[in-house]
Amino acid sequence: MRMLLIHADYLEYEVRDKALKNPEPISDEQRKGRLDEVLAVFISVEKVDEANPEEVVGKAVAEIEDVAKQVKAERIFVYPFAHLSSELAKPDVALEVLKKIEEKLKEKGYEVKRAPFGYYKAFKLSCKGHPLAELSRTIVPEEGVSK
Ligand SMILES: Nc1ncnc2c1ncn2[C@@H]1O[C@H](CO)[C@@H](NC(=O)[C@@H](N)CO)[C@H]1O
Repeated sequence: MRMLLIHADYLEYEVRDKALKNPEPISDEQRKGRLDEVLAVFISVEKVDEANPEEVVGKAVAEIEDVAKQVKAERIFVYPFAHLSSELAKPDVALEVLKKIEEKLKEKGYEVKRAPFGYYKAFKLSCKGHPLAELSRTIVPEEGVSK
């Protein structure tokens, strides 16, 4: 899994066209979204993650929480982003992983939004520009560790 983490004044998106034949079903309300004072996390779920999705969810949540604490962000935007890797996981696995990350971050008390999966989206992002405002993380399941 590849993550790009941007500490931002805001992130807003608007759904445009389908980018998959069967994108995630969404309500009219989900066609637009915005969070202010947010840690935006752009995530590419990778093929290697299919070996142990639960493990990479746990590691991703730990990394995201670590950065959120460092930048003192209480809001997190989980953003599916297929452009950080050339070895993408299948969409059904990727969506489940992203939903689990959203769920676990909410359980930890963060205000979380997740951008819709399987669409082209217009977005605006205002990066804060401080030294920890732009970070990336790579997460892989342990080699050969049986579940
Ligand atoms: N392995 C994966 N990891 C993360 N996102 C993934 C994915 N496989 C499919 N998607 C979603 O489907 C759209 C088309 O690839 C993706 N759309 C995007 O990445 C938008 N920024 C438009 O390009 C994304 O919503």
